Amino acid sequence: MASVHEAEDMTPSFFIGQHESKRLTIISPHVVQGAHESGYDMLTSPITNNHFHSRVLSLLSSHLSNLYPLSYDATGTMGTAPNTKVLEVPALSPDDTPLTPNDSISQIVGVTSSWVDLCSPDPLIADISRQVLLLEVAYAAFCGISYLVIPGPRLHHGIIYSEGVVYYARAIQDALGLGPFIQFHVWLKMIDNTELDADEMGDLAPFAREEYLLSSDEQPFRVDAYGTWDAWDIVRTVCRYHARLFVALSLPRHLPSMSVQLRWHSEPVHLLTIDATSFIKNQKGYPVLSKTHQALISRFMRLRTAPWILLCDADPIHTEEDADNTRRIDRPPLDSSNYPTLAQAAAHGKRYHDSTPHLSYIRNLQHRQPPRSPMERFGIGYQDYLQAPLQPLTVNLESITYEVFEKDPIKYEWYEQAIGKALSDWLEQKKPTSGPDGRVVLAVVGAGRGPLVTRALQASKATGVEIEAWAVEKNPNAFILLQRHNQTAWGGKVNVVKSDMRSWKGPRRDSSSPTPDQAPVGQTIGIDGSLLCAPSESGAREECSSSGAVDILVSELLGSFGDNELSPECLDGVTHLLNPEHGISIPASYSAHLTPISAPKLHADISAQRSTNPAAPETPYVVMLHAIDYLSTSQPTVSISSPLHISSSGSNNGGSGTRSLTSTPPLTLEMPSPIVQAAWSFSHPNPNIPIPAPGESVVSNAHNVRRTRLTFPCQHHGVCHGLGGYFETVLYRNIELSTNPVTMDAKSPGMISWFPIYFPLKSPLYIPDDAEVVVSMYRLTDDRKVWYEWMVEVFKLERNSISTSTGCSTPVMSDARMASPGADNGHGRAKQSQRKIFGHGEIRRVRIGISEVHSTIKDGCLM
Ligand SMILES: C[S@@+](CC[C@H](N)C(=O)[O-])C[C@H]1O[C@@H](n2cnc3c(N)ncnc32)[C@H](O)[C@@H]1O
Repeated sequence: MASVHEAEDMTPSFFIGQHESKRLTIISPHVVQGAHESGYDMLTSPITNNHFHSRVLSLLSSHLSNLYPLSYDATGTMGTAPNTKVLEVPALSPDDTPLTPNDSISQIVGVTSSWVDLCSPDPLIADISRQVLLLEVAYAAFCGISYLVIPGPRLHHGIIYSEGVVYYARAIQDALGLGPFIQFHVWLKMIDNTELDADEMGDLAPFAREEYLLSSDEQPFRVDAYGTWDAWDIVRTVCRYHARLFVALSLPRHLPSMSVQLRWHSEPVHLLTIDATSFIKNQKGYPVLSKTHQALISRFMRLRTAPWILLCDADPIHTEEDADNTRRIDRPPLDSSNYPTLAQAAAHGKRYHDSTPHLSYIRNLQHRQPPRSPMERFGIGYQDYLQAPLQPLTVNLESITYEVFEKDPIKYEWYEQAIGKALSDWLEQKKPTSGPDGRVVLAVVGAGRGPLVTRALQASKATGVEIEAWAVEKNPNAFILLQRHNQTAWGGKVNVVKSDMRSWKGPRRDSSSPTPDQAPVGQTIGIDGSLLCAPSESGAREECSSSGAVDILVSELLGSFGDNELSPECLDGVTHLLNPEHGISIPASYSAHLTPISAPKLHADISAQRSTNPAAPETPYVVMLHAIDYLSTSQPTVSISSPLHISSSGSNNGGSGTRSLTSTPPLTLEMPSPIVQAAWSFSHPNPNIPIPAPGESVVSNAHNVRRTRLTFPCQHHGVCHGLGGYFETVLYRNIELSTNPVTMDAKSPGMISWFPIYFPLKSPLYIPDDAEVVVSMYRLTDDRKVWYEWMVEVFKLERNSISTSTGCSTPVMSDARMASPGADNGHGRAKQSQRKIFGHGEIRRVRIGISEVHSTIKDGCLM
């Protein structure tokens, strides 16, 4: 975590490189030094040069002139020998490459040749391209290059579209094996737009033989907003989400829709490339980026692994001769020991006029990035970092874990308000108390280190309603601290009990025992075992004649999915102590919420763990979801005021979205809002707790079983890697906490205690356009433990002829139910759209994918 602390207070720093598509300069250490002096952090270099290119072209032409005409063989296939007679590209010669291993190699990003066509329908061209790529990768690996950029697959060959991407993917898979220390970046445009593609002189693609191309009068022109993402999806799927495979994303002059931008935001983009042509000129004639570009860069720079920026064909760097002159005048010869660090090189600054205005602009943008918000500082290092959920019931928490909870600026404040309101209501409604002296009896169960006890005392003071305070905690170590707080901070006013709340007898009413006011300050009156109820022989809970009732029961036993730390089971065990007529539980209720997400990075991390931990893909993880894309969204309606705002508010409360992180100038961006639905809920006190049957030692927990089946409309195609899980809780009346991205900013903005939970899928599921994702989820129990099961189905929705076109901006819905019965999921808008679409005609639902049933039964939470 060292790097986390270092980075904590900084604004995001940009690592900027320079790329020239027709670079002729050999990138020597002096050229790299010149680039540093200009303010660049790295440079690209081609792996091979024009000499090599010409050699391959002449080889190809002579090979093609010697080939037999193509013919179909006996089985009707084409493209097998002798039609694809092998052409072997000979090994590189010294004249073929500008690269030499040297001290500056670590500052160089290698770029493989863009003139190849790995996707060519002509097997000869595809094979030569593959050989060229692998020769280049092998030599780059030999030279010690750590970062390679590989131009993305060519998607169009006349009217053939995207057919060869699998060949491209297969070649990348081979390349990953050849360069085991290289990070590979597939260089992709944000969208597929044939208008922006042009053949360059010497490209291999036009050499594809006509026999392999389909002739047609059709116009091949097309714009596909997700076309390049689709290609990426194929590549990374074939390469099994390889940990060294990344995206280099080229930003066009006009950015695509926010949905497309957010899709790329969820992918492992490690390079953002910006061509000089993507800049516009400001009034003074300086190159600048549009506001939407600025916003996109800001969002990316907030990622855990912020991408580097590559300025392409923008500002030239010093040439070799310039650098030589510099060396002759005032520089010692360079070797690895006196090579400047990046910081030194950058600090040296520029001596002349601004010869790098694009770079200066990006540096300026860097300095204008707002500092990290408290929320960001807290979350730094945790973004997309998988953690096993806590099990505070079976494992005793460490003090440091409590300390992290206690840093939350909202949770305790809201609890204090809820307790204050409950106390005021008690007074106002003149309800009888359970305290023998008329005080309201308030117990914090699961008190931890006592922050809620402190808040309860403050609420009592603020409202003037006196309380008899009890703190019950089963963690023996936290109990020590509770006793100390009672001595030092609470003036001995609190009755501190070390007990599992489920076996606590309740406030002691034995006249012979001291009341807290009689006890010496700091004395703990509830520590002895006599206060614990043991089940009687009959199995029924023993009557605790010396115990009183509790008026207000305060607890915080919630996990990231609400009930996953067994709050229902724990509170069931203490509910019998609650004042039967007027008793209040804070929280009064909580609900679990879900949405399907695309989370390629999490999928890759979990897949990597699979060999050592087979249970990894069936474990729900606590994770600060960041590089994810919501697959089910309501379409843009919301104007937001921050470029870092990742998701926006839902319809039901008017709140803003999940990650409102900065205070940069207002921008009107249209953000899709995730559709997050309630799976189930629990209320306390629960009137349905069964009475143990005579002679039964185990009380049935069947009333805490839950089951749901939720339908999520998905407008755009994508890949579902798992489910994002959240909770909402009503503490008291209108005081609520929420981690649901749709409601969190309205209900408890800035709350940091809980990250979402992630339920992974073992195998990702492809979702087509206009589809429905149906999630079935269970909370199950065998009366000893609780576990979850989940599965996902994908349906393609097909309209009949009388349906409207697909151009609508509202997700299509079948007649499938959106929410489990009784769950107020707050998605009236989505339901409305369902009805609206239905008015237009029949929709046929075709199941096209189904996941396994995932289960945590082996690692269930012990009750
Ligand atoms: C999430 S922590 C909350 C601690 C504290 N109330 C706070 O808000 O900072 C939950 C606490 O409940 C305690 N706990 C969980 N189950 C319990 C049980 N059945 N009986 C007593 N304490 C329990 C845990 O040891 C832990 O201290």
